[in-house]
Parts: sequence; structure tokens; C-alpha cells
Amino acid sequence: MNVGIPTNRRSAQAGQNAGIARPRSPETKTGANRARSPALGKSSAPNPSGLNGPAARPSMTPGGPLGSGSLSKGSQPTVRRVTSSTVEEIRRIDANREQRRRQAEEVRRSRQEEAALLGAQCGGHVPDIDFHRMIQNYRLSQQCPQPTRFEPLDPGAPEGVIVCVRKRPIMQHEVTNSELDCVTACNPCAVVHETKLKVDGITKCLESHQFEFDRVFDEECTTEDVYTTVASPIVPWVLAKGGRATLFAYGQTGSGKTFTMTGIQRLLTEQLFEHVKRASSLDLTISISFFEIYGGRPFDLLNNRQRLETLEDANNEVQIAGLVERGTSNPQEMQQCIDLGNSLRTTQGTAINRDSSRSHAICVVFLRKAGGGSIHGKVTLVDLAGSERAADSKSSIRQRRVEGAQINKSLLALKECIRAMGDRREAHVPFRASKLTLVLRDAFISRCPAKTVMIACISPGMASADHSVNTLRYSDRLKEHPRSGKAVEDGDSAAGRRLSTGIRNQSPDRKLQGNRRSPSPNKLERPAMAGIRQRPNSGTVPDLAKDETLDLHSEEELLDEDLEEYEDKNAAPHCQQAGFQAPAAPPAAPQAWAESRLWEDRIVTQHMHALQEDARLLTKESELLSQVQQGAAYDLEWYALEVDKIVRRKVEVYMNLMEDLAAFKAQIKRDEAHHACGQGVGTRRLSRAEGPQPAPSTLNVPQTSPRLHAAMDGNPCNPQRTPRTPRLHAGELPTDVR
Ligand SMILES: Nc1ncnc2c1ncn2[C@@H]1O[C@H](COP(=O)(O)OP(=O)(O)OP(=O)(O)O)[C@@H](O)[C@H]1O
Repeated sequence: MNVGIPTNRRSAQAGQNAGIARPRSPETKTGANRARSPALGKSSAPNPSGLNGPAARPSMTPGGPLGSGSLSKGSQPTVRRVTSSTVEEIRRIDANREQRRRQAEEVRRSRQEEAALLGAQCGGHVPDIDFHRMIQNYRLSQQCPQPTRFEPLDPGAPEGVIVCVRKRPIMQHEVTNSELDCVTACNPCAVVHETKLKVDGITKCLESHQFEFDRVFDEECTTEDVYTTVASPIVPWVLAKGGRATLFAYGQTGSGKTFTMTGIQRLLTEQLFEHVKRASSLDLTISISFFEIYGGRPFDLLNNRQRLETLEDANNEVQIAGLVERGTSNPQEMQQCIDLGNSLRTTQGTAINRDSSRSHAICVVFLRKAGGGSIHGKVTLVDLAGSERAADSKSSIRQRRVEGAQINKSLLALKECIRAMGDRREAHVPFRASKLTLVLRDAFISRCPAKTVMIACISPGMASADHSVNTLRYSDRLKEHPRSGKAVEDGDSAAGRRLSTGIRNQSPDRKLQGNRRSPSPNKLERPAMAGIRQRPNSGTVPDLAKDETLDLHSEEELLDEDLEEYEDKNAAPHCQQAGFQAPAAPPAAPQAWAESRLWEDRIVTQHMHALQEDARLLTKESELLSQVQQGAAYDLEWYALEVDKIVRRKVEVYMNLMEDLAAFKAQIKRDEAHHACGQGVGTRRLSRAEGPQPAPSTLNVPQTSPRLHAAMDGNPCNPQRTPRTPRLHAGELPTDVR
């Protein structure tokens, strides 16, 4: 009976049966033969062939002893013996089959029980039992002892960068999607289990990525635990040393960055006032600024999201012009400011997070000498935008693309700055690479002692495993110093090679491989966590894979490092065959972004100027009119001339604005077309070797009027047709209408 036996097993049995069909058919079909067989089994008739095993069996050919049925008397014992061994074989097979059936039944029953139990725990949404078992077994094998309390990290330790990981609990939406918790937090290790199928397509396996950090907080840990361990030791350190401390929360959307950061803000508020009170001899005041960087631009969160400008003063210090700094005299006031700032952040609902932040929020707490004096110390809390947003730089929606590109760029720049900061021999900190790092310059380049804490937040859900690995990889590299002598000396295979040669020296192909990982059949047999607690650590990802996997920012990394190479490699093949000469770079390239952003800035400024000019003209017009109405001016010819000038000026102002608007719309159109080119839909872009590219100066000196642009053939990839924006400055106004 085949019921309940899996297809493959059934066919296996069929095969076995087929294998014995021929010897059995003449002798064993009847019950009589079966009944006779035990007795026959005892036969000790000699083997005529004189051989043991299968070779000793009688021939199965038709002419053989069993084949024709014409057995002689002398051959009878041999037949009996053959029959006996066949029956024995059948019995054994039957017994095995029965045992397997029982085992299968047992497995099925225990799976059902386990599924019911798991389903009850997960509100009826049963995750994959096999993967669940594998992860449980992994955890059991590690026997991770969770410390009852975390020792506070020493902020005075020589290394300037502390990297921690916080795993949040699994959320309802993940349970509803039957997701498993695939992150094992076992301080100081964090392991992400990626669920995979082997090459046969049916065998399930786990790929476990292990990393080691300064601290790893599991889902049971509270924000107080995190604060006590990493943030609370920083406050006395800042007071004592006059230091600059910067805490970052990094991770994908919904991983708990804002949750962690708001908790830290609250706890810091409470602790700070206490400590400042205790250190009364320092005579310090506490003030706060709160701003966000959205789309590469700072906005003041304590001043109704007023747009801010970053400037550099004569001493090369970065200043944020117009940023409000509110003095606070008690924790409640400070908390109110923080709440206000958090409420004004740019958010958007996503499938994962109803209030997903789309910006980097930067809350700066200043400790100043009383009376608005110089800065004694500073604590900066940065809630970074979701790291996965970087992938939006390939979105089809322009706004998302701009956001994504800026986030990508800033996270990459941040990584490089922190790495450079940690490496004491690193002379160059590339803080100018993004607005985020520019405004945080103090954190990286400061004559005062500086300390950086990175809290990497990860979601435990199986669907987030990729992002979690990327987050851990990013965080892992913060402590990996590009020119670290140790790493080079270790010569630790590819990792060492990469550290010693730097990313620039990698082959372009490598660099472009993004997240691809080399298959690693041995990953499951990697050493247990206890065995990997040494740096450099990158867990089970083989060195080569690590080398290849430049995380999701690799393309941007490349852009920043070598734009030319990028342009040549990324020109869509499609775009290389049509006959056009296209503009500066694909949309992801810095020049294209810079051009776009220049237009955006310009259109807002021009509109503002137009309004101001209009208001001024209106005032002048009203004065003129009232003069005539009240009989103060009798020269109506003069009056008509003045009115004419005003109206002409108004027309000019608004014509200019309309030109700008047309140019801006054309720029948006070009962006879209370039994006399409980048996706393989567009037209050709010449490489630098093939033809001239517009010089960066075209950004400032646009070449043709939008009116001409309207008459163009509609190919927005033509750099010669970049619209011109007339500038309107106060100095350009005709003197006679002033
Ligand atoms: N440790 C935690 N314990 C309980 N709930 C948490 C924890 N971490 C996060 N959450 C919850 O997860 C959800 C998402 O968290 P949060 O908004 O902090 O994510 P995020 O990383 O800031 O996302 P985004 O980048 O989209 O803003 C929130 O509902 C939050 O309450």
C-alpha cells in the first residue's frame, strides 16, 4: 500500500521490488512456497559454483536452473537455498519498510505537534518548521550565556569608536507574515541566519553570518540597558575632558533607530542636568539645537523647519547659519525641545514602519560656559535615515531618487570618516564628502577629545536578513582601518589585501559586484562563536565574499572615488549605440545631481526675488497712485511714464521667473530621461574618451534659453540644450524704478 509514503520513497520501493521480481516470480508467488521457505532456509546444500554472495546465486537466464523449470534432481537443493535467501531478503525489506514507515509517521506527528505549538505562539501563523529547528539547534549548540548586566564601556579607552548592536523584538507584522526570528544575539557576537536552499533546490540550509562587536544587545534588553552601557559613561567624560561625543543609530527602516534614539535622548536629558549640577564649579549652561538633513539640505527642527545654510568661516570652521540654539534650564524644557524636533521630522509611511524617517535627525546638546560663552563640551545624537533608503537612488520616482542618492552618499561618507577617525595615522578625514559629515565635522576633526558610538539596529525578521547582514557589515567596517598596520601585517587573505591596497586598487569588476556573495558550502561547518571572538571579525563570510561585498553603497563608493571609471562602465549598453551625445553623467553621478540641486536652489531663490521685487514695485505703484489721486502730482505725462516703467519691470520679473520655471521643468525631464538611459531605455552617452563632456562650469553658466529648448527636437539628453537661467539680483534692477 502506497498511502502516506512520499513519491520518491514509493519509487524507491518500486525499484527494490523490481529488483527481486524475477527470482521471486516462479517460486514465491504462492502461499505454499512462502510457507515452505523457513524449512528451506535451513538447507545447507553446497553452493555448486563454490562462490559466496550474489555471484553464488543461480543463473537467471531462461536456460538456467530457474529459468526453464526443467530442474534435474541434483539441482533441487540449490533451488531451495536460492528460494530461502530470496524470502529472507523480502522479509528484511518488508521489515525495513515498516520501520521506515513508522519513523516517517513519527516525524510527521512530531512536526505536526511542533507546528501546532509554534502556531499557538505565533497567533496561528506557522513559520517554516525546518528552519526554525535549525536555528534553535544552532542556538542550543552555542549555549550563549547572556550576562545579567552589561558593564558600562569605558569612554576613556584609547580607541575612539565604540560599535554596538541592538536587536529589536520580532513585531506583529513579521509574525503575521510567518517570519522567523533569524538573528542570534550572543554578546559580543551577533549572528544572522540566512535561510537558503542547496543547489538541489529542495534541501534547506542555513547560512550563518557571525560578527563581533563591543556589545550586542538582544531583544530582552531595554533602552536603559543600552544607555547605561554605552551612553551614560560618556556624560562624565564630556564634562571632565571637555570632549565631543557623537552617538549614531544606524540600520534599516523599522529596525528601532528612532525608538533607541528617543530613549537615549530622554535618559540623557535626565542625567545631564544632574551631572552639570554636581559639577557646579565648571559653571556650565545647557542648550540644544535640533535639525535634520533631508535631501542633502539642513532644516531647523526647532524653528518650524526653516531651511539652513552651511557655511565655512575664516577659520575653516563649519557654521550652520540661522540654526536656533535654545537654552534650557531644566530637563522638562530640554525634553520639550526634543519632542518638538522629533514631531517635525520628515517621515513617510512604509510597509514596515508607519512613521519611517526619511532624514538624518541631529540633536546637539551644548555645554557652554555660563553667559553664552565658549563650548565646553558637546553631545550629538544622530538618528540616521534608514540604510535601505540608499537603494532608492535607483527608484523611478525622482524625489525618492534624490533622497536615496543623498542618503547613500552620506552613509558612505560617514563610514569613511569614522574609519579615518579611528585610525590614528589617518591624516585625511573626508568630511566634505556629504552634508551630514560636513555638519558633524567636529565629531571627526576636533582639537578636543572626541568619541563616537555607533548603535547598529537590526530587525530579527527573516525577510530583513539581507539588510541585517548589510548593517552588521557596515558597522563591522567602522573599526577596520584602511591603513591599519595590523591588518596588513596579518596578511589575512583577501581582507588583509583589501586593507593594504585600499578600495581604489580593486579591479572594477570586483567593485561592481555589489552584494553578490560567493557560494560557500562550508558555511554551516564554520567554527562556533566561541572560536571566532577575535578581530578582525567578519564571521562566516569568507574573505573573498567580504572583499566582493562592498555592501549596498558600493556603486556610490565607486562614484566618489573614480567618476570617470564609473561613467565608462555604467553607460547602459543601449545608450552606447544610438548617435547622441548625452549630458554629463548618468543620474546617479554627482554632476547630474549637483546640476539638479542647483536648479532646485535657483528656482526657489528666483521666486523669492521675484516676490520681493513685486512687493517693492507695488509699494512704488501705490505711492504714485495716491500722489495723483490726492493732487500732489499734476504731471500726468510723468505719471504715465512711471506707471509704464513699473509695469514693464513687473513683466520682466515674471518673464524671468517663467523662464526659470521652464528651465527647471526641462531639468526634471532630463533627469527622468537620464534615469531611463541608466535603466537601459534611453539613448547614447559618450564616454570621455569618445567625445567632449560638458565642463562643470556648465552648471553655473547654462547655455541656452528655455524658449530655445522648447523648440528642440525633444531629446533631453543633449548637453548643448541645457536651459539658461537668467539671474535676478538687486543690482540688476533699473535704477529708475528704484
Ligand atoms: N527594542 C524595541 N522594543 C520594542 N519595540 C521596538 C523596539 N525597537 C523598535 N521597536 C518598534 O519598532 C517600530 C519601528 O521602530 P523605529 O521607528 O524606531 O524604526 P526606525 O529604525 O527608526 O525606522 P525608520 O528608519 O523607518 O524611521 C516602532 O513601532 C517601535 O516602537
